[in-house]
Amino acid sequence: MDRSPRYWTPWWWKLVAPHRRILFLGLSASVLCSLAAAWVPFWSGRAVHALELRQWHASRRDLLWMLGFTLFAGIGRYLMRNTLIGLSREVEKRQREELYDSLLARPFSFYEQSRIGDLMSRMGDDVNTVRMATGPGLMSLLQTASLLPMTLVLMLQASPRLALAVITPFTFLAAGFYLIGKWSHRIQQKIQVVTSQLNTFSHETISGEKVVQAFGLEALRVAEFEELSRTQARMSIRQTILFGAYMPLSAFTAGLAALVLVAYGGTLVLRGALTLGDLTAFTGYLATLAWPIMSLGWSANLFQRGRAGQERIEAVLNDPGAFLPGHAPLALRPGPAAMELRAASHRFESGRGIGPIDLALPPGSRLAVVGGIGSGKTILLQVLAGLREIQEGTLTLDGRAMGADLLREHWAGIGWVPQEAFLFSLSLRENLALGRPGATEEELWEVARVVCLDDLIRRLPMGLDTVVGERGVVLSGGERQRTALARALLRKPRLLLLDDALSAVDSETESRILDNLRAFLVDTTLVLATHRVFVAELCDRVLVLEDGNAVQSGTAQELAQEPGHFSRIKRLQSLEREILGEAVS
Ligand SMILES: Nc1ncnc2c1ncn2[C@@H]1O[C@H](COP(=O)(O)OP(=O)(O)OP(=O)(O)O)[C@@H](O)[C@H]1O
Repeated sequence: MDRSPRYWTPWWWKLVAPHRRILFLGLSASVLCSLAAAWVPFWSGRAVHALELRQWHASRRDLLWMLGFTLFAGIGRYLMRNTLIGLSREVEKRQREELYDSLLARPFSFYEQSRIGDLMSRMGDDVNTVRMATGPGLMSLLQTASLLPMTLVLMLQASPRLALAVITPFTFLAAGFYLIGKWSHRIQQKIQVVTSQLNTFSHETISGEKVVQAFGLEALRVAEFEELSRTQARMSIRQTILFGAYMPLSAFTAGLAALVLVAYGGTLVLRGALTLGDLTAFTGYLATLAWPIMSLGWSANLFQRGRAGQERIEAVLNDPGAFLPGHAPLALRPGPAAMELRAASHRFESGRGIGPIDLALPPGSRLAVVGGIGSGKTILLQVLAGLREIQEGTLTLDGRAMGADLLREHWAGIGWVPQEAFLFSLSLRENLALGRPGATEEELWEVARVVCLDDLIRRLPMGLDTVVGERGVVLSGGERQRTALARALLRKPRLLLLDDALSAVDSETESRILDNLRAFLVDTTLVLATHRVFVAELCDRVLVLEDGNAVQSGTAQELAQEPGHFSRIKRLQSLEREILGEAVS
């Protein structure tokens, strides 16, 4: 049993603790500011008392002290603002980086279960709520915490009876704040979930804007958006109503305290138990305390929001899913990769997927994977790419069992071109260079030639420096696919995985690219998934998948003689080519 003492620490402590030095400076500035501010009413009271006694000289001296303390309070406030707001910016930066690093360290499967809009909302809105809590919220809290005791001491020292009478209304206020804070935290959690749903919805609508317009779905999407928006507005209004109680409650309490001060304090003055100067000082103490106490409600609000935001950020950081292994210096093996799958399978809950499957890929071999729609080609390539873990069986790379320790090495040696080519909104040159930073101009043009993209690039006014827009929007589907292939080729990979990577390219260009590839890929093992028989014929071996199982395997010539999927689509595609040939001639 763990017998170590458990100390309660506020949720934000671990965020500000790494910046203890700045926090200490901020706290010192805050104490300096509060001490000085608390003494201002004291000197004003002394000045009034001196006037009461017609001691002009003493009154002037007290007023000078008052000015000095006011100046100190101003300087302290300036230093406090700069250090504590700076601290919250450090917290924000650190938290964004931590989230970003953690997201980049997550495997493929994590993103299949997450929504981009939601992740973006955690990186944006939630980090912002935490910044507001650890900046303005903490500043206000520290200021109140340092001002309150000093002012109380001065009040108690002037008149304990009046001090207790004036403070009593504030204890009711504290109880009110506690209750409001509790309710508002629950509402805030709901608001942040709805805000993230709104973000996800808008992200999907904007990304799929062409589909929305082409299908005339605008009205439907707007209606759904409005519904979410309405829910968010309803909760935010509820929250505003709750927070709206803070100010009137504080103002009422301050007013009540002022009433007690005038009624009871006035009586004490009339009875001669209190000087007019002390009463003036008490008025000043109340005024000094009023704003920090009223702002307690505001900072409580910021802390509630921040806590809800922090919970959502931690849900991502502490997601129990796996993390990818870290980067370490790699010694890449030379020569083409050898891979082997034995009784390997990866099946989803629905039963779809691949396996159990046996497959040997000797170094330098070329395998075509064919099969109908949904037969498991992509999953097989993802398993070979190390993007998906197998649930049963074994996968080896160069005779070594594939595991977390081999993943980075494997990835450094592969070129993977998925069905949907993804380009960054950079220039063509920068997109290609992602394959191998530091590639020479000649190397860039060589891969452009292999994928038959060199003519197009020469015709572009900005050539290789043409910016391709978000996800490569200024290029056609076929151009995007060829750029993605060129990027993979630039790595001179040990294993090249092409997942229907030229499906948007016409057959003639595809044949030319595959011819070029044959000469280019001397030290590479190739696996390509395709629907086209003539592409498969360029490989040494063909694997036919059906419902995730290997149903046929052999050379293209052998399979063409066997009854089955391959010979059937070969007949259809040959017929199609003949008809197209006749139509052209
Ligand atoms: N993330 C996933 N979750 C659940 N099922 C999936 C997932 N990805 C793929 N599947 C299912 O696994 C099966 C194989 O998918 P896969 O993408 O490998 O097919 P494919 O042979 O590449 O098809 P296509 O030729 O249409 O690209 C499909 O039935 C698909 O619905």
